[in-house]
Amino acid sequence: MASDLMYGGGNGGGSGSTSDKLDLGVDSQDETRFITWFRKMEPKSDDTVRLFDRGEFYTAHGDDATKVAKIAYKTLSVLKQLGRGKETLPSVTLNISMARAFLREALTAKQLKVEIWSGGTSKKHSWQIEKFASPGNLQQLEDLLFADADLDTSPIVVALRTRVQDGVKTVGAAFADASNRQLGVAEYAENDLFANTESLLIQIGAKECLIPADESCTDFDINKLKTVINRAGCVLTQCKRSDFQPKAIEQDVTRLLKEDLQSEQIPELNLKIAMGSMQALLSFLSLLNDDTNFGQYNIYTHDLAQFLRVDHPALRAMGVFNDPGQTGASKNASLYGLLNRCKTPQGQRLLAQWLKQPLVNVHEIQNRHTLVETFVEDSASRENLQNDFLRFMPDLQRNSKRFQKGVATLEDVVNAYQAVLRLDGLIDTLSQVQGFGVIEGEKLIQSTFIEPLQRSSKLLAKLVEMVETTIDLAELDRHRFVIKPDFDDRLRNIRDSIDQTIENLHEEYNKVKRDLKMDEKKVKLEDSQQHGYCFRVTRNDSKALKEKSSKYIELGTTKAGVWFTTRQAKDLSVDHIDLQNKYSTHQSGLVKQVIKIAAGYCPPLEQFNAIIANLDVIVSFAFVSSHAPIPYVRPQIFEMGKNAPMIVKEARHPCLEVQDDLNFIPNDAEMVPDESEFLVITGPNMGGKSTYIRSIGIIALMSQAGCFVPCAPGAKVPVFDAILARVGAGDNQTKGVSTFMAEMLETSTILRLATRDSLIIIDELGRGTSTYDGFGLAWSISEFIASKIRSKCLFASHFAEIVALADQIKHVQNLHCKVHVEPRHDSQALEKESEITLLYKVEPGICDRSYGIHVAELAGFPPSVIKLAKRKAEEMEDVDGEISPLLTVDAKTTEEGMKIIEEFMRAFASNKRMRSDGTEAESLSSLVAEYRERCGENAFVQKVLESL
Ligand SMILES: Nc1ncnc2c1ncn2[C@@H]1O[C@H](COP(=O)(O)OP(=O)(O)OP(=O)(O)O)[C@@H](O)[C@H]1O
Repeated sequence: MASDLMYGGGNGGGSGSTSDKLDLGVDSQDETRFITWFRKMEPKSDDTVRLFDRGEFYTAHGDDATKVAKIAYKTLSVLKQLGRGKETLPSVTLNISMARAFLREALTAKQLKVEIWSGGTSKKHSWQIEKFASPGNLQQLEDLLFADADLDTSPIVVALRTRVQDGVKTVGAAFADASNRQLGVAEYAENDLFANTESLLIQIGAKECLIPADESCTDFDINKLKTVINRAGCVLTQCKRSDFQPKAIEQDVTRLLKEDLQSEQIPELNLKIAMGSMQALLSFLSLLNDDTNFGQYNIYTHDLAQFLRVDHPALRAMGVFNDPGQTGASKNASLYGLLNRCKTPQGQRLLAQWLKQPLVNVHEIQNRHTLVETFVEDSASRENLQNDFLRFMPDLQRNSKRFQKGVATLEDVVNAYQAVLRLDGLIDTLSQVQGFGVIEGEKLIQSTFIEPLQRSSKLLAKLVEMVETTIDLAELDRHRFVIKPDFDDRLRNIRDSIDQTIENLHEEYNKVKRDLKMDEKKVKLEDSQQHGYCFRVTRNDSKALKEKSSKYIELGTTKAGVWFTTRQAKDLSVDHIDLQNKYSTHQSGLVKQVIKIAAGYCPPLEQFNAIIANLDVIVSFAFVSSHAPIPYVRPQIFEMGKNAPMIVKEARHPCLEVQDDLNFIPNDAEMVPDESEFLVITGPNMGGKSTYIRSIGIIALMSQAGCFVPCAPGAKVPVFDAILARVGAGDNQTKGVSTFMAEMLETSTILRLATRDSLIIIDELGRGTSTYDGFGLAWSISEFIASKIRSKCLFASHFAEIVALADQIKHVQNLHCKVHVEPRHDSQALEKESEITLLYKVEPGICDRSYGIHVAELAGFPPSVIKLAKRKAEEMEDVDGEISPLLTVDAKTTEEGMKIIEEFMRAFASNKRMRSDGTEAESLSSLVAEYRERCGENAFVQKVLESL
């Protein structure tokens, strides 16, 4: 009911029926008081949700109630009204487990911030913010969030500060992964498009970004920075500028670090701009307010150049991760989902990191390939490892966090112990892995896994000993974590009494069986959580109890049956509970000691955990590579800077080929320097152009992440320094100057970043604007890349005219998506109508344009696709009908025009709008006017500038 969502008064009172009313157990005056107080609360940002902690449950009110209902319950029907008459407030309640589910989804998928208010009641409005969490700062809610589930990625928050000195722009970044206790810093020169910052945000997988609230330096366009932050899917949080002033930062960082170092031994402290960001970060995360953080952190400098640079459009085009907030997508919809056959949460986190940070060092990549190959060959060991070891490994990182926070229990100690117990078996299994001819395979298994595990085993042997002498392992079967009775005389006595009580209970049980004439299958003795030790029969058999009602006391009935006891058993059960409690109280001092000793083993446990994570991802790569519809292959890779070719035969899109309803057609790609380094792919709509170019990008990324790749044996893949993409505006984008300029600007980022070692993916450039301008843009960009930058480039376009580029530049090759055309002969066919089948085969040469015009109309696609095809067809006709002036100009004019446009693009893209004489243009129009004048009669430039 929509009216139920309105505030009281809006629907004429509308408190709805009694079932729609939220009952907080207070009188109406108190309800009204709460509503009045709530409405006067400080305003908050739209992306913040306020929850009220009411002890057993939480509530949310007003607009937040709607948000919470949608996220937690996926329906608005759960909304209730608080108050009566005009003064009503839409509200929703969450029990503890729903609140947990809500918080996880709100903070991780929906990128919301949450405030938890507590300390008040509906009577007394002494509510205070008790906890606050945002996507990059989950610390205060960690216990609630992770009580029963793991998070597959770490919440990472980054603070950014900019500085311009002598015309050089520098960004200082500091970031923290509080769950892994890592601090990172980076300081780098930046261009005005914040391209390096974008790479950093992607590589570290930042979830939240802090910037100074009033960063309004004229040389830096803060809006561009905000766009980049937004594009990378980060939540933006603005902090006070003063937060970014380094105060006692050296001392603060030194206190947090694990190693006892002098400040001069920490090179990161010399990055002065980054240290300003670090100051803001530490105060945002309140790391120094919690002394359990001291001596727990590592710090490192993140070097952007160590990893493949993947820009955000490329990440999206290749579908590496699902978009934040995208729920319900199938597991295989993203590359991460497809490759994630990890058995441990630590493995899953590492996989996400590897996909964000593909390697560029050829030896490191080769090592990963060799390990994967070894596990592809030895499938038996792989299965053993997954099923007998990895599956049982707890997340020791989280475990050790609990130790560090002082909330660990004996259960955590036992968890760590049980993981360590598997260590020797794990080493044995790894020692039996067969290389089956994989050169260096066994050797690498030895150095990457076995030797480090042996070191862990040695370091952790004493932990095993300690647990075995102190913890009562026999009690684990009953899920009890207690200290061994032999450890202490008093404990021994209590334990003897417990054993005696249990023996007496069994005697009583035997009596009950005899009395009821039932065997142990029919009547059971159980230790129930609710009733303590008692008996149970099925509901059918419970008649027997009624007949002897004087002897038996019924405790309750559930689906499982009827619980009952006798006077004697009841007393024994009470004794048993008392004795257990005594045991717990008496052992508590010892428990503390055991936990304290176990906490000392956190560093080797964390090292062990890291080896497990590494093994888990490698084995997962091997599993996916072997189980793909056609097994993946190990690519031959080439060092960067060697101008090596990329040759892949029968390449597939890994996520599409596993779709049930799709018969994937593999395709070849040959990008050979000086011959075919630039591939132009034309073809009808829906013909498979995008899929083709994205598959090639994904193959390059998978290879550099260390995985095998979906193509035929013999694949040659160079190591790229970057995968950059420009993917055309969606069809629902409004056409116009802004889109055109946005395309120009984004594309100019690529032009500036790309090197000869980069892979560029361009899909439907110029789609967001009219045909003429779009084509002009597509042409100038491709010409620039092919002749100047010389990156490897895959360029898919619906502009058939673009194929002429191959006539001008010898290493540009044309490919097209093939279709099969069959004239229609049935009676309803109009003249010249034909049946078109899309073959998804990419072949050398040019596409016959006439296919493109008919394809979507004739191929029986859904109406939406037909509409799209019609629009495209009209665009094509436009080009034919009016004859684009861009095509009538001679080559020289085009060439000159290109140069001017290219210059214009650069001038425009640079924030200063520099004129050719070095002065700054006052506005875009004055810049355009200047270029118009400069180009004289050049029809190409006139046409492009006309659109502005
Ligand atoms: N190699 C292939 N094998 C099988 N099906 C394919 C193949 N390539 C593409 N398809 C199917 O065709 C659909 C459209 O492909 P794609 O988006 O790559 O076409 P396109 O030529 O880029 O289209 P448009 O020009 O309209 O953007 C895909 O979603 C997929 O279902």
